[in-house]
Amino acid sequence: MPTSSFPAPEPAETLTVMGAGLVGSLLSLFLARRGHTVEVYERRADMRLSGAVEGRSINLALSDRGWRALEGVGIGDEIRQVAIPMYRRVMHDAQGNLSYQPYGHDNQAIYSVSRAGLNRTLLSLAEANPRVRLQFNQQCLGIDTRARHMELRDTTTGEERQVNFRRLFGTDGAFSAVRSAMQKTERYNYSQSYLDYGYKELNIEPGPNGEWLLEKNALHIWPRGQYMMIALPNLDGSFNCTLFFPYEGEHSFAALQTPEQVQAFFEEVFPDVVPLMPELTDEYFRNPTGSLVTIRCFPWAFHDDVLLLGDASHAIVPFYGQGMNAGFEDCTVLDQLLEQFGPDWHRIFDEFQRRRKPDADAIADLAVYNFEEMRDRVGDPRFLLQKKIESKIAAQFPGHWTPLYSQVTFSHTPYAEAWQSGQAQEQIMRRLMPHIQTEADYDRPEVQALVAQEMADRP
Ligand SMILES: Cc1cc2nc3c(=O)[nH]c(=O)nc-3n(C[C@H](O)[C@H](O)[C@H](O)COP(=O)(O)OP(=O)(O)OC[C@H]3O[C@@H](n4cnc5c(N)ncnc54)[C@H](O)[C@@H]3O)c2cc1C
Ligand SMILES: NC(=O)C1=CN([C@@H]2O[C@H](COP(=O)(O)OP(=O)(O)OC[C@H]3O[C@@H](n4cnc5c(N)ncnc54)[C@H](OP(=O)(O)O)[C@@H]3O)[C@@H](O)[C@H]2O)C=CC1
Ligand SMILES: Nc1ccccc1C(=O)C[C@H](N)C(=O)O
Repeated sequence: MPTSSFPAPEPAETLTVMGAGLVGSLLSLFLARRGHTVEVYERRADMRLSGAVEGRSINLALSDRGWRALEGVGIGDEIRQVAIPMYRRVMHDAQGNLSYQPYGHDNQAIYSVSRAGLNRTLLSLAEANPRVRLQFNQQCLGIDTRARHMELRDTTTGEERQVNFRRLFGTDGAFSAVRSAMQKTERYNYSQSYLDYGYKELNIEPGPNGEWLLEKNALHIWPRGQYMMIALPNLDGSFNCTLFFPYEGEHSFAALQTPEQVQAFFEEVFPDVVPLMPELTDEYFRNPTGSLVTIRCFPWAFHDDVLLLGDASHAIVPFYGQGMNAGFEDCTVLDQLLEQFGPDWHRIFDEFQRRRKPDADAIADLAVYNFEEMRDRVGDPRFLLQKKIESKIAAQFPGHWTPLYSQVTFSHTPYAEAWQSGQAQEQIMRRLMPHIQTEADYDRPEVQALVAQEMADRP
């Protein structure tokens, strides 16, 4: 339900949001809808103006948690118009053969959306709200948590100034300046862990009439054991590909130093896609190699003065397609707490971090787990058989078995709960699968007896 119908809180305050990325711009809308005045500062230029620099990762997978938050500010339908449903994984092997794995039931999909398009829409909606004031080209250099002021630098003039805040929301992403200041507070826990992999974005061109040259409504995967490439569709018929590749080693960024080496390598390991990438070697050397990091920290709140949300508090590797979705879910949860405890900010901040931290840790682990699944296991026919058997179990025991992927992607079950139940289900699958060689085996009486036994033993 849109929150606009809720009464304004007593008393309405002036709140500060640092970072107008995906989470910050959405958060400002939630806060304004509760009657607060919101001052938003963003380091980059206004991305809606032509010539503004855009970040990496051109499109993103949006799923149920993200949709719920967008619906919370009334823009679910608008975004649906420009979102492409992806109903299944399509795996491409090294000979160009395809195999398939549906994400869920027939009508369940994850949606490919343009990162910049979504961010622009959220910014325009925020700007249209008289309670929100957006200020671009404003880089946070640091904050004084005790004195409650921040140092801002105008990136167009280089001018620096000090600005006071009463309550600050840090939504300035994985390399957050607000979090850096929190790290200097007493007994602050922080860890960052980089993968030995980086990522490189590449493009598949549209066909001559703007048609999609690979199946449109799917997420494409080229699983190659230790590395992989993926592709998500865009509205103009193109796909954005991301190569996830080791930094060092036999097959690695370090090993591919010349256009000839890149061309030869792609022709050998991704032969079906090379003809669709006429700019391959140019893009490979022009586009940056991004690093992949998991960041954990706690607390996320400093008294009732500062709160971190989104990647600033929980940056995760992208392999589940859940980073933005988790950040959007942060907004939904905060909004629920505002409804429940407003205007007791101390309680709101504290409940928020206590509720969200276990879920942020779980999705961080799940994201690493899904990398192995995508780069390796999806290429194994036994894995695909296991997934089919699992959906048969789910259909036979509705309400008693939901595949882990569905819990994460198509439900609002807290991530920590989903991860726990997913691990328990995986143990059962490991016991069942040695008895199953084909899909038809599932109906054999002895297999059905084992399944019944396992289900009876479940708590
Ligand atoms: C390759 C890749 C693919 C991904 N795919 C998906 C996906 O499919 N689905 C999904 O859900 N998630 C995905 N993610 C994760 C997703 O991009 C992030 O979780 C999401 O962008 C987090 O939003 P945020 O608003 O917290 O941070 P950001 O989007 O980074 O926004 C932070 C904002 O703060 C601004 N800022 C930074 N520092 C300062 C400063 N000092 N002062 C002022 N402003 C500042 C930045 O300019 C930016 O606008 C992917 C990530 C990567 C790297
Ligand atoms: N979890 C992950 O592995 C990753 C997550 N992300 C997230 O994706 C979102 C969008 O990314 P995008 O717009 O492409 O942002 P970028 O990757 O372009 O990063 C934005 C800024 O962050 C700083 N930065 C980037 N990489 C590093 C690094 N390894 N160490 C320190 N600072 C770094 C740089 O600031 P400066 O110019 O000051 O050096 C950069 O300009 C963000 O939420 C980010 O949080 C992005 C990359 C990886
Ligand atoms: N968006 C992504 C970006 C990078 C890596 C994976 C994704 C995914 O969405 C994967 C998808 N959830 C899958 O499990 O097939």
